This record gives sequence, structure tokens and C-alpha cells, in this order.
Amino acid sequence: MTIFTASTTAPVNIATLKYWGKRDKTLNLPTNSSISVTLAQNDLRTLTSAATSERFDEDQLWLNGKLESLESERTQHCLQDLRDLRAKLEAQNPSLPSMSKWKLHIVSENNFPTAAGLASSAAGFAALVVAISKLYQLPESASEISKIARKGSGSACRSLFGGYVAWEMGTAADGSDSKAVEVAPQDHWPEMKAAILVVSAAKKDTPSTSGMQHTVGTSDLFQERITNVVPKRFEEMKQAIWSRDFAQFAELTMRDSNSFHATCLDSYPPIFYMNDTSRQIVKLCHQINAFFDEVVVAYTFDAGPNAVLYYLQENETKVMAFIHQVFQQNSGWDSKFSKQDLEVFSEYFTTDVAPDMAFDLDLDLHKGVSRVILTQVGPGPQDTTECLIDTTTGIPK
Ligand SMILES: Nc1ncnc2c1ncn2[C@@H]1O[C@H](COP(=O)(O)OP(=O)(O)OP(=O)(O)O)[C@@H](O)[C@H]1O
Ligand SMILES: C[C@@](O)(CCOP(=O)(O)OP(=O)(O)O)CC(=O)O
Repeated sequence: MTIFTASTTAPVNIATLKYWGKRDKTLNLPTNSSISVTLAQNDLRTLTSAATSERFDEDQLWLNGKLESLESERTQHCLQDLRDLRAKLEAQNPSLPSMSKWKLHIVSENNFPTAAGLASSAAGFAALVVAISKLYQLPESASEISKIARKGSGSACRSLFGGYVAWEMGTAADGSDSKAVEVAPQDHWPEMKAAILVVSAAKKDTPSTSGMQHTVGTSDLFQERITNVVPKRFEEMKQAIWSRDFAQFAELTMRDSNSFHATCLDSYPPIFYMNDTSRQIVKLCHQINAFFDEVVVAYTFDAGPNAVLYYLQENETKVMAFIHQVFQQNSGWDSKFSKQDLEVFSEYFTTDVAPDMAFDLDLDLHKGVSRVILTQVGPGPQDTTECLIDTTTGIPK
């Protein structure tokens, strides 16, 4: 039997202006536009292979080696949209194989923990949709394909691009203008680094979807956020990216994380995503910025306690002098920095920071953190020759 296959990788993205709230739950239409930074894929990526054949009996997904259901309404929406686009192509060119009528086998691997607040659903749905659109040889642009990924998981639409990405909320009831667009490519501002402090790799307790529905339905502050705060911030953040103004970008990022978590706290009953460790990390970042009398680091938190810190390469020694000092006992340093690099951070702390420091560092803070992931801004989905499917049997290798 002939088995057609296609594979892709897709990145994680971490929002600097948060998507929180849906105006349409089925189509995943948001109540506000959002902005994110796409992260490099050597540290966090999904690899997905899709196959189709006249002989396959059912649609199947293997995720990290285990069969997973494809039955969720969201996944079904994605598959249906992709098949509809393929059917259009086949109608225009009857010599094409009738893939739109055949079943799909999808095999996917995340190189990082799934469902742990590290945006696995974003990378996962982006990879799924891109792999199938490649298999179907769809001519649609990345923005068009992002609308399909959006139906899988809202934030997934932003993983269709590298660099700095906006999800324009749109106004159409059918979602036809709610799509991801590039704000700036990776090479516009390649110096952006990210340090993820994994506070808890456990599955979170309030899933994003139900959390945002609860906030939309019960928080008064939420109305203020979507009406007055975010629209202005959306324009300001794009400007900060275009002009590579880190101080402005960082302040907007921190304020927006705080604003989003404030609406969670203002929900009734409240939702708590950040924990004591998260709050101590917020405090530490403000202490670092105050110490240097310059904004050198920004924090942001998604629907969980993990912290993502953004900083520029040029300020790495300043930021890492503190972060390494506090979190050096956590794993993750050796894969990115040499022994000499780490010594530079320690020495800078001892000679340039400690003598002038007017506050005490909480050296127990590392106990609330399980590991550190050191990464940076990265590209969008990448073609790959790696295929997770055996092309003679159609099942995982
Ligand atoms: N590679 C993948 N392919 C297809 N679906 C995936 C993949 N990875 C994750 N998912 C889907 O996403 C779900 C996890 O999403 P969830 O929102 O709970 O966690 P998360 O994305 O890691 O966290 P967060 O959205 O808070 O950052 C999985 O249960 C699975 O359904
Ligand atoms: C806090 C966030 O990370 C929320 C992400 O929510 P999801 O995209 O996971 O939600 P669904 O659309 O219901 O799948 C903010 C963001 O990424 O913008």
C-alpha cells in the first residue's frame, strides 16, 4: 500500500501580552489580542509526523509513545478544516490522490513535559496542523493555517511563526479574521534570551479553558482589562519590539502578567496559579532591576507557577549573577554554560553585586524550583527529514 507522510517540528511560545478569555468557546475566539515570543526548539519542541493511506481504518494519534484520543471536539475541528481544504484542492485537480477521504495516523513527541504549564498544547497543535497541511500540500499561508491551529488551542496559533508574534483577535463571528501574524522575525531582535524556572512540573489544577471561562463570568476587573488595558498595551508592545526597547518591552510584559493574574484573583471563587515561590521570583526580579537602576529582566507567568524570565544577551552577566547565585543548585545550567561562564557569574556577584547589595537574597528559593531551562527567541515550524512513522506499516517506528 502507498503511505504518504510529512513531518515538522513546532515551537513553544510564551506570551508577553496574555490571551485570557474567550468570546466564542467552540471557535476559540479571544476577548483580546495577544503577543508572544517564540522559543528556540533545541530546548522545547514538538516533532510530529502525519501519514495517510487508503488502507488506514481509523484516525489515530500516538503522543509520546502512547495512543491518545483524537475525539475531542477541538481536534476534530482541526482535522475537519484541513480535510475541507484538501478536498477543495482535489476538486480543482482530480489527478490528486483522494487524501481528504482517507484516515490519518499522527505520531508526535514533545522533548519536554506535557501538560505542565510549559505550553505543550501550543507546540502540539501547531505541529499537528502544520504536519497535516504539508501532507495535504495545502497552499494556504501560515496566517491562514494559524486559524486552524487556533481551534485546537488558542495559543497554538502563535506557534506558526518564529520571533515576535501577535494574535489579532479579529471581530468576525466566524473567526475568519482571528489569526496570528508576525510582529518581527527572530533576526530583528535575536538577543532576546529566556530563562524558565520550572516551579512545578506537575499537572496544573485549573485548566486554561475552564479558568478563563470562570474569569470571564465572574471578574469585574476583567472588563477593565479587555476594554481599556490590553488594546493600548497591544500597540505599545508592538512598538517596543519594533524599536528594540527592552525597558519598555519588559515593563509591559511584567505589568501584563500581573494584570492577568489579578483577574484570576478577582474571579469568584478566585483562581491561584502563582505560588509563594512564583511571588518571590517576582520580588527578586524587581530587586535586580532596582539594584542596576535599569530594567534588565522581565518575568511572566502563564496558567501555572512556572516563571519565564526575559533578558537581553548584553545583560546576561548582570541577570545571571543573581539568578545563578540563587538557583545554582537546580539542574539545567551545565547544558548551556561552560564552567568558566558560571565562574564569571559567581565572580561578578561576589565583586560587583554583594558589596553594594542592600537586601538579603532568599537562598532557599531554589527549593521551590525543580529545574532551569535556558533558552532564547527562535524560529517557527521547521521542515525535518526525521519521520516518526514506519512508511511500510504506517505505525510508529
Ligand atoms: N505533541 C502534541 N500533539 C498533540 N496534542 C498535544 C501535544 N502535546 C500536547 N498536546 C495536547 O495538549 C494537552 C496539554 O495541554 P494543557 O493546556 O493542559 O498543558 P500545557 O499546554 O502544557 O500548559 P499551558 O497551556 O498552561 O502552557 C495534552 O493533554 C494534549 O491533549
Ligand atoms: C495563560 C496563557 O498561557 C493561556 C493560554 O491558554 P490556552 O491557549 O492553553 O487555552 P485554550 O485556547 O483554551 O487551549 C496565556 C497565553 O498563552 O496567551
